[in-house]
Amino acid sequence: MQNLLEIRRRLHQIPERGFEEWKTKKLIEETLASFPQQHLEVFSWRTGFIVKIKGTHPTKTIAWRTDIDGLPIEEQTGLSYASQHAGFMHACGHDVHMTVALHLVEALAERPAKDDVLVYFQPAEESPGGALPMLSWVKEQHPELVPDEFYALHVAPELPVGVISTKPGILFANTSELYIDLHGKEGHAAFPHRTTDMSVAAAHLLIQLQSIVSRSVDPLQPSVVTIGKMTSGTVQNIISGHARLEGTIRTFDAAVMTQIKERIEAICRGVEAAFDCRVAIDYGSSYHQVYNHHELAEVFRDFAVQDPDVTYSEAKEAMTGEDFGYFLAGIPGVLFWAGAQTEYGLHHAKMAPDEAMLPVTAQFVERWIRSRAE
Ligand SMILES: CC(=O)N[C@@H](CCC[C@H](N)C(=O)O)C(=O)O
Repeated sequence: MQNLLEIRRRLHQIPERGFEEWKTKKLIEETLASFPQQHLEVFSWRTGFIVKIKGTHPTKTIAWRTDIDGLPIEEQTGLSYASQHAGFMHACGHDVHMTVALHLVEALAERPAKDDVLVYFQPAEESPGGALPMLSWVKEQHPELVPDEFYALHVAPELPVGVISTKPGILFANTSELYIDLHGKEGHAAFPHRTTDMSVAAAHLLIQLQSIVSRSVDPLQPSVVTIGKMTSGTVQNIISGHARLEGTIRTFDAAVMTQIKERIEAICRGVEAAFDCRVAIDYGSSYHQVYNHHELAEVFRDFAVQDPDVTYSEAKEAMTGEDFGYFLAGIPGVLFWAGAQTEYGLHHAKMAPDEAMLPVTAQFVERWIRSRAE
């Protein structure tokens, strides 16, 4: 393989939307083709695939997962190797995740472990979620590719390079996307009485949604309702007949997710009555919480604490979402953070992981997976 830096930069330049990662898939395939092939077997699924690296004397199967999609964000890092896809960026570190996964495949292709290792290249983590359909396909078509243990990492901008961080039990939240369309009656700006203004209705709805976490949910239950995008209207002198709110809901408790959705529906019915309009709710895709296996997370912690090249730090739960949670719902394993030391957080247009994390993290992952597959 070219060095880690080079492959990561090439991946960084071609971020693609979930389930449209064709260039990414081609580049990964080309890279895989440069590895020794003797122990490799590749199973293709949509824009992703699973690489099996056959072990020398397998008795179990250990899996590693990387996500491969980018985000609809216009990159503002100013890097020489910035995204070449206008409006798309690897702002969640999936280029780093893929590079680490490729290093793992290469290392095992050259010197296989005792057990079989699977590396999942999973599409569409950001949206609409590739883990659940990929897992269904595996269970139906290739049950032999359901591993005994499953691991993955996520870059952590706020942690220094070399820091590895996780915890047993819940790590990331349950999520549900949220799309709300408000349909009213468009008309001339000078004749508001002949219209039903969806900008005003959407503004009221946005404020009322903020009362759910602050006034309906038990304050001891962590939850988030975020509207990240709000659009309405066409031009300055036409009253808007359509507005749209796009957001996400996060909870640790599945019952709280249900409660929040019930409140959203009630508030929307109220807005319909108050503003004489029709409000349609779509929950898009939802992700299962990331729940680390207690025993394996402790084994992982002991391993990382004793590894001289990394520093272990116990994580706190976060309201982040990750569809890796679907894999961990049925297969024991661990998701952990890997320090990327950058000023800007995940999903920021200037998020630029310190590339010094690449060798440190890739080699740590190789050591960890070998330790589980020996
Ligand atoms: C690690 C990370 O940032 N993950 C995303 C997952 C998105 C889930 C879904 N599309 C949603 O918005 O609910 C995150 O935003 O936490």
